[in-house]
Amino acid sequence: MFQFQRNSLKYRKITGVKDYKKMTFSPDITEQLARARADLRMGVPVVFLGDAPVLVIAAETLTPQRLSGLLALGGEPVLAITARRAETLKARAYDGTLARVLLPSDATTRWVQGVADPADDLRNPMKGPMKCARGGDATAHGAALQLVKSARLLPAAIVLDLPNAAKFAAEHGLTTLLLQASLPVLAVRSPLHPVVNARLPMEASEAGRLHIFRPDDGGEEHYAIEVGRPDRAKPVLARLHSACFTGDVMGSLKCDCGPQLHAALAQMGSEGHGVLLYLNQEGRGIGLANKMRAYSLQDQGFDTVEANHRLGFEDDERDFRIGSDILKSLGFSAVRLLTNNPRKVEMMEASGVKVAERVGLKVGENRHNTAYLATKAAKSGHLL
Ligand SMILES: Nc1nc2c(ncn2[C@@H]2O[C@H](COP(=O)(O)OP(=O)(O)OP(=O)(O)O)[C@@H](O)[C@H]2O)c(=O)[nH]1
Ligand SMILES: [Zn+2]
Repeated sequence: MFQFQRNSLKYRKITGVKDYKKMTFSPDITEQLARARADLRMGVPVVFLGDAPVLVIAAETLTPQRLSGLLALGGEPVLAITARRAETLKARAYDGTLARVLLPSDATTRWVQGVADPADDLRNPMKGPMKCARGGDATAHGAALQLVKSARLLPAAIVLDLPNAAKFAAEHGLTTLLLQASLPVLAVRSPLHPVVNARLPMEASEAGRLHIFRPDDGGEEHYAIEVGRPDRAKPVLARLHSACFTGDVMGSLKCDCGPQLHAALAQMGSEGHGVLLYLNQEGRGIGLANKMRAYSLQDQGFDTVEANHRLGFEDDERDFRIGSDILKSLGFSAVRLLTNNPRKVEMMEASGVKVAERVGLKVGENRHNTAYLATKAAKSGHLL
């Protein structure tokens, strides 16, 4: 029960409200964007308001009903895809990092999903020729792509200019977002807050403690497993481990994640202290569904990097600064980093955590992952 004086320091501290008279129950732009992600995942359109308002629908979750409704609105809907996906489709990315493919007037969900999803590229290579929009402002299209990506969907979204967007959104109960307010929020990572920590005796060390960190933007929580009580004044043995459900939990032989996770914990256990960050960046930041799409492409003969590109992603969509934020919040400023990935070292240093030493972590090679590890060395700069 709230017993604090309204506007008292304690009340404001607990609620985060700066001035209760200005307090509002309405969601702020970060919260609205989180709602928009949930809407897009379910196939519900969202609206960007601004000088040139648009309606946005994720390609992956598009239904035939919504597509025919959208085509009935008239105008010139486009399918925004990343330049990576456009490269495979031989579509022209006039806007630098993205292309705006014009939707044919008789477009079907199959057509839209065929452009967005490379699953059938080999069976059905001629998807074009595709006409792409040129000129005009593609800011909303870029924001739409960022939004569907952060919703862990395929990076493709239908965007339609909608002059009467505010009225349309109100009539249909759609989430509206101010484009100019959304851009800076989409461009930064949300701050992480410690939620709780508790003792966790583990096989690798009985002196374990699990810390939970939660972002403000409704995104994934991340974890830190502290082993022993590391001296904050010295570089701590640390591992930034990205979630791999298949490797960590199922013992998949397609990668080296499971053995790396267990070897890192074992080393921390034997040294008596360390910190393992378990970052929920499944599939190098594209989510498990998209990683499985990438696996399916790998079964068609593409390597791990090519598969990501064909899907429209960069090779690695992770932001390791999440790791440095957590380390700093736990009081660490220097690490002995267990990794073979020089990008992790660079990103740590760039975000203010000193890497006193890189400690190699080579375990778990087998006949199923030799080619995968070789590709990471050849194309992503991993050290052998
Ligand atoms: N997209 C994609 N992700 C993959 C694939 N195989 C493994 N992953 C993901 O790659 C990540 C592996 O992360 P890490 O082991 O932390 O990182 P790393 O870049 O290999 O670097 P180090 O292990 O520290 O040397 C996990 O998120 C896995 O889910 C793949 O074929 N495609
Ligand atoms: Zn893995």
